[in-house]
Amino acid sequence: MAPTAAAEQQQQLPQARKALGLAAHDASGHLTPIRITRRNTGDDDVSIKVLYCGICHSDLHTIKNEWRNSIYPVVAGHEIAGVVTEVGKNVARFKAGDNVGVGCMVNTCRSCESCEEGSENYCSRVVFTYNSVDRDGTVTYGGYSEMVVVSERFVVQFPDGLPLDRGAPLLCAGVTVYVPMKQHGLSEPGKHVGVIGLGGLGHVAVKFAKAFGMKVTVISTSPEKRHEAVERLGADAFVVSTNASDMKSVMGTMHGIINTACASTSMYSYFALLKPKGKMILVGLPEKPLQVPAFALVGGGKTLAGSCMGSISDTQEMMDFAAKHGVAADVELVRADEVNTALERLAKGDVRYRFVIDIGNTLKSD
Ligand SMILES: NC(=O)C1=CN([C@@H]2O[C@H](COP(=O)(O)OP(=O)(O)OC[C@H]3O[C@@H](n4cnc5c(N)ncnc54)[C@H](OP(=O)(O)O)[C@@H]3O)[C@@H](O)[C@H]2O)C=CC1
Ligand SMILES: O=C/C=C/c1ccc(O)c(O)c1
Ligand SMILES: [Zn+2]
Ligand SMILES: [Zn+2]
Repeated sequence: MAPTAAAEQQQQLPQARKALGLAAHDASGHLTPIRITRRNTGDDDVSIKVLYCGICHSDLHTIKNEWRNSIYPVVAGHEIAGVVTEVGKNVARFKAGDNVGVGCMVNTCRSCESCEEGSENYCSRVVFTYNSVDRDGTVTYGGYSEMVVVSERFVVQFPDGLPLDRGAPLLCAGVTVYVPMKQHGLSEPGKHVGVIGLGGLGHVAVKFAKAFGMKVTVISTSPEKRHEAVERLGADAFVVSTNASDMKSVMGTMHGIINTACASTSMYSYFALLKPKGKMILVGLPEKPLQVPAFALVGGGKTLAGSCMGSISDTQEMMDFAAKHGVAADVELVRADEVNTALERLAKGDVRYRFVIDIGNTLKSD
């Protein structure tokens, strides 16, 4: 079935219920309340009352159509923490009352090589939590809404001890930085990792790196973040990317860099920070292409790699690790009616370090 318009989609779900959400209707970046339709709880489904939802920069890219793929109305949100209200008859892992999380994806083909090997985040038919066409032809709506209905296999348990508001951002930001650090040998004690961009992803990368026992240097465009990066987040060093002497002081010292920048920059000076054979892992998804001079990469035998989200088992592993090691996001909790101000502030880089919408207490119809 082809993607359907919102009104048509609502008529096509015979077993469905209404839920309140917050939607972008165009690229202005402004959200307004919307009534959306959620399917009834299927045999393999978990219905979840959303309590908290983080605001990822990908939400903003999509709300503003910066990736040129937005399907309006967009109900964003893929850092969803909530409580189970109902489960289908085949669901074994969850029951009503469980605290659970949903991240960036809600469906896959379940049969391709990536799905078979447990890398379903790289399924070519992955269905993202919002702004995606699901296998039944409906467009997905995310966690800026009262409730979600998700197939059991895309739901993770919220471990005891991890607060739901500060844990919600881990469901995207957390797993997105945790996985490449593990995969590329950047989780070994004593190694030196750089983190470009001290935002939602970046500040969690610093926390995971410290939990792994690594040396961490933040590479930032914002000198005013220096104090808190070192004193509160535990970074070992902080350099300003536009300050030549700062950059020179850490040149050739890093085994790897996790690049979380949400906007495009010249990569030349960043590659100089890597040791020979060092790895630059891109997770940021700027609207505009990156500039990568060949000499910056080839000379030192350096690697440029990308990484996208994480699998569901990666996500559960990361949540359990976070609970065990006391890793959680630093959040600014906002009311649903403050979401537009939060989006404006995120666009300016004015957030310490993740906005989380208090959906459970504040998303109400007038
Ligand atoms: N690969 C994946 O699976 C995922 C990708 N993403 C993408 O990662 C990116 C970051 O997301 P998120 O952390 O939520 O965003 P934030 O806005 O919270 O943080 C991004 C940070 O990038 C830095 N930055 C901003 N502009 C520039 C610039 N011109 N040059 C260098 N650095 C810059 C800033 O840090 P500072 O002030 O320290 O310079 C800013 O805080 C987004 O593009 C998002 O879409 C997000 C989740 C998953
Ligand atoms: O915030 C997470 C977004 C991940 C993402 C990765 C790739 C892609 O094409 C997207 O639309 C989103
Ligand atoms: Zn995200
Ligand atoms: Zn697949």
